[in-house]
Amino acid sequence: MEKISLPGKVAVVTGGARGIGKAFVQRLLEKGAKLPSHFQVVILDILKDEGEASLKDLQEKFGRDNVYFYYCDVTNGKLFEDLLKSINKDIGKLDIMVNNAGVCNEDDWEQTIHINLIGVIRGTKQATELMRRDKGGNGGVILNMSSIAGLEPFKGIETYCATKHGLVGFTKTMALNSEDADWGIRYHCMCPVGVDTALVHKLKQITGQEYFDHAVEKTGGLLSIEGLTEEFLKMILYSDNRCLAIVKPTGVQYLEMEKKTN
Ligand SMILES: NC(=O)C1=CN([C@@H]2O[C@H](COP(=O)(O)OP(=O)(O)OC[C@H]3O[C@@H](n4cnc5c(N)ncnc54)[C@H](O)[C@@H]3O)[C@@H](O)[C@H]2O)C=CC1
Ligand SMILES: CCCCC/C=C\C=C\C(=O)C/C=C\C/C=C\CCCC(=O)O
Repeated sequence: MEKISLPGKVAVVTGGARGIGKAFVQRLLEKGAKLPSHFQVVILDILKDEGEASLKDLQEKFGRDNVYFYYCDVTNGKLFEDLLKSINKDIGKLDIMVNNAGVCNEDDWEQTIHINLIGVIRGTKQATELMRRDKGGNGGVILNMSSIAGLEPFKGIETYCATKHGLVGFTKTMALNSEDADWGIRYHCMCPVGVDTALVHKLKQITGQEYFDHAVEKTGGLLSIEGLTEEFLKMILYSDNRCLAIVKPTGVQYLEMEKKTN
């Protein structure tokens, strides 16, 4: 079932300075540390202080040369694309691209679209260019963080829902584009329910306690960050034809990649 040869992989995680992204970075490093040739993971984030603190912490645990942090605002298209190109050039390759950076800010809904949708599309397209086998790359895996809010509506967070729905359509279509082509790239989309972090509880300020509790119950409860991280690792390392994962505390439902019939 192992779909990529494991040692020596190079991964980029946007929004990896804290929260779910940081947990993903740590899990990739833990997995890599058990292999003859470690993983190298690059964190891209706008949070300089949290990025530097995470870098220090992770370098102490996993070695100085295995983890990097660069300031990057994914809405700055040139900076983001140039960083991906220089990581690919300087480290020598890019195998795993995780477009995780996201916000939920209805007061600045245009910025929410820039970060959650345009930023992820840009990261996916640039990583695709660098990974495509038919263009001299080594193939790879691209994982985009959507949400259960990419599959169903939630009161009060309409722009967030729109961006996450957009990522589902975008990632499924990239998977379809890649299906017969000699790109050697897998595309995945994760759609977790609410993850039990301080941030998800902030949603109560938007929706009110009663609706929040109703939404959590309707979606099967809050997910632990550890549970989500294990599913993330499985999807990155082993998944084959499964394009989309709906992750709940009760289990995972996969959507097979659609066949090119239309
Ligand atoms: N927390 C939850 O319950 C769920 C979260 N998600 C998604 O998971 C992802 C991570 O969310 P959390 O870890 O909970 O939130 P978080 O706020 O802890 O992490 C988001 C990260 O993205 C970074 N970021 C924001 N804007 C950026 C920009 N312009 N450029 C670069 N980095 C930027 C932040 O600095 C932060 O480090 C998001 O895409 C979110 O939509 C999906 C389902 C549930
Ligand atoms: C609206 C109530 C939802 C209850 C929980 C169920 C599903 C949650 C799905 C999500 O995707 C969570 C939504 C937002 C994530 C929270 C924080 C990420 C962005 C942080 C920020 O903007 O500061």
